[in-house]
Amino acid sequence: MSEYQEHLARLEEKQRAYAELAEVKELFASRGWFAGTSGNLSVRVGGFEPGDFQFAITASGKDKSKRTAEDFLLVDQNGKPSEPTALKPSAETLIHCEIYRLTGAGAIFHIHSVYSNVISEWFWERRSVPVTGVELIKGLGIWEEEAHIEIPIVPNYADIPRIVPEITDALQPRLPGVLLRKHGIYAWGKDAFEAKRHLESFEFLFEYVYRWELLQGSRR
Ligand SMILES: CSCCC(=O)C(=O)COP(=O)(O)O
Ligand SMILES: [Zn+2]
Repeated sequence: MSEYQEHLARLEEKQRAYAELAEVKELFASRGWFAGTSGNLSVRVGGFEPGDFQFAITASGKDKSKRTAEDFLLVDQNGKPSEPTALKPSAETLIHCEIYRLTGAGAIFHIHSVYSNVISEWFWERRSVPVTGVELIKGLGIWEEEAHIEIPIVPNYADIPRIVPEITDALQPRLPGVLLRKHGIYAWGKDAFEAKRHLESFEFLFEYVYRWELLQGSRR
């Protein structure tokens, strides 16, 4: 492949990643999952060798319900912009870097929802949200009969680099997500389709657990 052809291929891949992110961003915004500029999304671009990839990520602090020409940028595996830009990558880019490093995911989506926030606090002392036998556990790729999962919860700090080692310690190989206490959910997958399915499944399970806990409480 000539240098020019390589340049065109890279450009095409970047455009594909931006288009995928734009579609998911619009859909999640329509569900109210990006309140107050919260949330961030990324998709891996390029080489799948460890240490040889970039990812497209949402720019920090944007109104994610709006589509503009400045919504995304490319960063390297250390979270630094890989092209000249005035845009700042998400304040939580280092969390994406760590999840890519640990899991080899192709896409990572993060939202703030009321259910994920409330549930993370309700189960904080346990450091995980237990769920058993709910059909949508299959949406996470776990197909056992009466499967039991414990969705990990990590502490939330204003200093993002402090959160990173908490995620390193808490990640479970078979569970494509982690909850940040009173903050939101990170979910990932091999591509944008799978990351979206995982995020939606987690969100369903949080709502289920929230409602179930309320019902149980009203019985006592
Ligand atoms: C206003 S929400 C606080 C920051 C946050 O948690 C978030 O998800 C959005 O930050 P970003 O820099 O990605 O816009
Ligand atoms: Zn956040």
